Amino acid sequence: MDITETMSESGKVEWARMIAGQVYQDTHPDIDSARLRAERLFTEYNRLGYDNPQRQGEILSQLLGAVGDDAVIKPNFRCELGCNISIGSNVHINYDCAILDNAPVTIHDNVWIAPKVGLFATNHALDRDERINGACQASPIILEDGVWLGGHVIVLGGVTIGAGSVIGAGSVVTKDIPEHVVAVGNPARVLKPITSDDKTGYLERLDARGNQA
Ligand SMILES: CC(=O)SCCNC(=O)CCNC(=O)[C@H](O)C(C)(C)COP(=O)(O)OP(=O)(O)OC[C@H]1O[C@@H](n2cnc3c(N)ncnc32)[C@H](O)[C@@H]1OP(=O)(O)O
Repeated sequence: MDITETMSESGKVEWARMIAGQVYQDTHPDIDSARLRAERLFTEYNRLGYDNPQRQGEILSQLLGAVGDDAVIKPNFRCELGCNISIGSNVHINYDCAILDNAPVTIHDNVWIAPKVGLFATNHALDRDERINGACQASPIILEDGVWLGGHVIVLGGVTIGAGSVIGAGSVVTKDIPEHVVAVGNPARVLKPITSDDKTGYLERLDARGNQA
């Protein structure tokens, strides 16, 4: 679905500027309507709790730009617009995640997100007068395959976290993180690479019992 189809000409311009990473009017009525659409959908999603997976799946398909069949998103989940979020398969998003997707937010396969994580793609303007009149600017966020974000992590716009990397609880990620490292802190800095020494023998143990529960 193209969410801009029913927008006014000025709404289409502001939406295009938002997606292109230019300063845009976040308070434009058409962007407000898109926000309200998302709020209605995620409010219903969260209210369903765990009792109606079929309806939850329908809502996620309507709300998000793309979502893998087996993605698990626990309530409460909230987002700005929804349609700019793409979620792969075997993705687990734990309680109370908030995604401000004023730019594309791409969550690749096998990403795990702990409780109370924020992915914030957009900034309000620094200038007070521009800010209180709705000026914003957004940049994409990319979580590559197999990333794990610990609890209370915040990822800012413009950041790519490389495949397999782990971000420690409470970190604020302001710049790109390479593949296969542990990064922690505010601002997040690389703590160490993840190597074969980090293997614990877990998979061999499951294999030995035929991978059965
Ligand atoms: C879907 C779900 O995810 S639900 C599960 C939710 N779980 C979490 O959120 C837990 C997240 N885990 C962490 O933050 C862990 O600390 C990890 C994975 C980042 C690192 O674990 P380890 O490799 O065992 O690191 P270790 O405990 O040895 O710490 C190494 C150093 O980093 C520091 N450190 C570890 N984690 C953090 C952190 N989150 N923030 C700041 N510093 C940290 C330690 O204090 C230590 O510093 P020191 O060398 O000065 O003493």
